[in-house]
Amino acid sequence: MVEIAPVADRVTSYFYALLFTHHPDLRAMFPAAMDTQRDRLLKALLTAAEHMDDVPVLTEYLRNLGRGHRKYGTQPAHYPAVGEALIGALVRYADTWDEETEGAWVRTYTTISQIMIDAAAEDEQHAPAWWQAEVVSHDLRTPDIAVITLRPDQPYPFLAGQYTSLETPWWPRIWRHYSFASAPRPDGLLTLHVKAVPAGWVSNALVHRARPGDVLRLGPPAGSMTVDHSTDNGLLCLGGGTGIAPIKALVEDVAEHGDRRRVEVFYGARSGHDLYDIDTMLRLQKTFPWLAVRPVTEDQGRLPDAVRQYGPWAEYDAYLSGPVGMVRSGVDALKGAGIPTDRIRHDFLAELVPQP
Ligand SMILES: NC(=O)C1=CN([C@@H]2O[C@H](COP(=O)(O)OP(=O)(O)OC[C@H]3O[C@@H](n4cnc5c(N)ncnc54)[C@H](O)[C@@H]3O)[C@@H](O)[C@H]2O)C=CC1
Repeated sequence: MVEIAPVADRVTSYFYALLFTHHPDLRAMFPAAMDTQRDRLLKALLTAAEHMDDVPVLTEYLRNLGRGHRKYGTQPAHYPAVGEALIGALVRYADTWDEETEGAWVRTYTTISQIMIDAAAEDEQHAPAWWQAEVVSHDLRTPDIAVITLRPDQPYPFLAGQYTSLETPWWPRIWRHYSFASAPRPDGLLTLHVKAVPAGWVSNALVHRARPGDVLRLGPPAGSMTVDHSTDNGLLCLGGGTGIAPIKALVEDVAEHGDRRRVEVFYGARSGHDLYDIDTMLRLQKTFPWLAVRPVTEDQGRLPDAVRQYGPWAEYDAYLSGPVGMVRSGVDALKGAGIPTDRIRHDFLAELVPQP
């Protein structure tokens, strides 16, 4: 991977050229515009490579990826086609390539694809490949942030803190990730917070175009930023911007569990105006004596710095959600505050980078 990184763009372009030349029938499974798709393959490979030494994490990531591929209509027979194109692209761009290298890539790819195929087959026994979900309300909280409530066509089981993948009717086959902003509700409705990012096709459509009655498609739930109910530790939660959405879901989850664990939420935004969900969070704080909510705007400093001013945090489990830079510096700050890495939860950064 290290050797490939500098020429990654060319490798992925050539990979798709090989794939679509040899298997033209697969082209229809991908978006019309392939620019961000190219990045996604690379990010998946980089995420897998990053966790090569952590077998449980890597396996769970690949199982999720396999389940998630059901919504694209991926079949087991597609995996060898992708593997051949991948090896073809690597052969062309790798500086050094011999039989041994090829053998290692083939073995790795075979293992990866088998985990994905098995997870998809198992998932097929009890879950649909995708859900349809109707927009039932659309609340524009700022000029670029909407709170959207959806009614899935069949029960959608998930855990507080998880996210979904979503496709709009306006950009077919372009899927983006959004976290659920509530714990599972008795009425089965789902809520998302969406910020229209510059040149973000899906996010702009959701914020500026979607209306009640529109029907979206959802992939399966994913993500490991869920509450560990096996401990009494307090929860230290950092939510930046729309990253407050899954944090709100975690608070609801703790409330439903009746644990009465201490929950400290730091809610960061650029300015007071951007704290679009502060009323809800303060209402929750009023209701639950174990909850403290601290808004942090940039004129007061950035989230990780604010967290350092409080504490001690060593007895807390930490949950982070928000921009990649915030999560990265937040993790460093929390490790510095004495929280061990295995008690710091956030989702795979590569998956959550906003994409146009
Ligand atoms: N589960 C997750 O991790 C979720 C992640 N997100 C992501 O959260 C982001 C939200 O974006 P916006 O609302 O535009 O956030 P934003 O850019 O307005 O920033 C929100 C907060 O993060 C802080 N921040 C930003 N960059 C930082 C850095 N490098 N170091 C320290 N603090 C930093 C800001 O000071 C602010 O307090 C999106 O990228 C979205 O994809 C959203 C929902 C869930």
